[in-house]
Amino acid sequence: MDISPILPTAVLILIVFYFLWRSKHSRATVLLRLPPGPHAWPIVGNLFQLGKKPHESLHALSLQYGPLMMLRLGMKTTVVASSPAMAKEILKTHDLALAGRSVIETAKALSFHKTSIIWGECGAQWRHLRRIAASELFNPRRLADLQPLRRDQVFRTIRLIFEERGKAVDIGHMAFNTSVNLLGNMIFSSSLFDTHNPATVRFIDAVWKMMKLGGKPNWVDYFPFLRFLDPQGLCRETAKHMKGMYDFADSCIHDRLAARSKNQGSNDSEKDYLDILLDFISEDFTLVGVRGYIAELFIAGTETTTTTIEWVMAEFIRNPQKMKMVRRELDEIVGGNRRVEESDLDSLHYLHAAVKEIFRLHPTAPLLMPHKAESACKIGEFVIPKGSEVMVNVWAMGRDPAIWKEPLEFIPERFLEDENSKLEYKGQNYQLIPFGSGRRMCVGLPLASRMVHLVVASLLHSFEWTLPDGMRCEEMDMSEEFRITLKKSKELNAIPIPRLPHHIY
Ligand code: HEM
Repeated sequence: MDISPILPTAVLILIVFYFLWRSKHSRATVLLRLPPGPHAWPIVGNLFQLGKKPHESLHALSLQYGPLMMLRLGMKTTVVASSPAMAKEILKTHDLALAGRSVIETAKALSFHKTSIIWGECGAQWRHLRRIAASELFNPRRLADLQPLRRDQVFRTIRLIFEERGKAVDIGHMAFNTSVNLLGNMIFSSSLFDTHNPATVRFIDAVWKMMKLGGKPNWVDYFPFLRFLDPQGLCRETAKHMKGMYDFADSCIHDRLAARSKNQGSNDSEKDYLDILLDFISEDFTLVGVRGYIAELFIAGTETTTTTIEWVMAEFIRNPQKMKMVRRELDEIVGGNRRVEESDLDSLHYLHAAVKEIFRLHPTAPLLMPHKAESACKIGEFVIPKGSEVMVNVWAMGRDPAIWKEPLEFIPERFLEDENSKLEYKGQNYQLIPFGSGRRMCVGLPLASRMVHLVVASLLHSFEWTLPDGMRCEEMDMSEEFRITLKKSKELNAIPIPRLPHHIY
């Protein structure tokens, strides 16, 4: 048999197959292109490039590597988005794939993560817990029912400040106490949340210490094999304070259950959050779930609102012209003979613009909460690998000169003019997403927004604020500290001078 034509044909077929395979393979490689990023060092990867202010370092890196970049932080692969377009890809287009969470080690203290909304996987339990928050705790009707309670607590703060008038107030600390009291009273009602009770004081102290611990970078998160050593002791410390919170919650739950077994129960509009949560008790949502839920509300809701209030006050004190504007509005709408009520808030347009400006300039969670890719997905030409941590640098977006004029200045007016007047922070406008967007968006937004506006309006309406020791406003230190939230690194102390008739206080 003459084989000579077979051999060349076979070789030809092999060559064709090879090129077909190669073209398919190289297409796959193109498909699998990872986002660009800085060179990662062995073992530590890019950890040391994060520095003390990761939001700033990541912003600087994004100017070099683009709005979607990848880093290696110890053993973690992290993808960072730094533009509204990329934020939209992550939080809307690929919302489902990227809505996971990689649980940090301190959140595992006393199994907190197992009953948590923040750390929960996007499964049935997480949906159930979120639904309780959205439809029972933070719905407009419930928030309206609890409005007198918030008013009393805010007014209590104003009275305390009035009694100490002339002395410098640590605004951050005062805002923290106010936020804890507001939440504490909505959850437990004032009968249980008594700040003269040593147990309540211990509880508040535990919340405060948890917040301080939460912001510390933990080596175990980057090198999970160190878990059993807990080299910085952060997990042990967190567990100690978490236990303090749980003990308090447990005793409140116990007392309430006892009271409920005697009474017929309160009518719906009189219920506090504890009552509502107890109404949901089931096989899947036990008393352990309720106490975890309570701890979570404090963890998620106090430091965030506190930080925002402190920044709004700091920017107003530093900008007397803007302070005049907001005062003019308060005097017009509220006047000088009564306190601010929540019903006034809708008419305080300048104040709303100022709070938006703070969310832009000093977002409380500059990188949101890290998400996790539950499955791989493709953004543009890049692939986000399954299991990566995904962050959105909202701080960088808020200071991008391509989006905002004079981005480093505090100019509330920008939200009253032109196109920007339509911008909201409720997750639709990706250049302003301090609460995130999509299925993982902050579930406490309706309450947070009321708390921040009410507290700030009351502080500005009730007092003039001057700086201690003759400090001039331009000398104020406005630097930031990256903790669990983006705090003002130097606390804001200011002296209150009453501006209303004294009988109003
Ligand atoms: C100014 C105040 C607040 C800000 C700026 C804020 C911001 C945020 C952000 C950025 C997230 C993560 C979004 C994401 O992962 O993409 C979040 C989640 C969350 N926030 Fe807030 N928050 C505030 C107040 C509150 C309050 C008052 C509560 C409740 C009392 C609350 C409860 C939660 C919860 C439960 C989550 C987890 C949602 C989930 O993972 O499904 N937040 N918040």
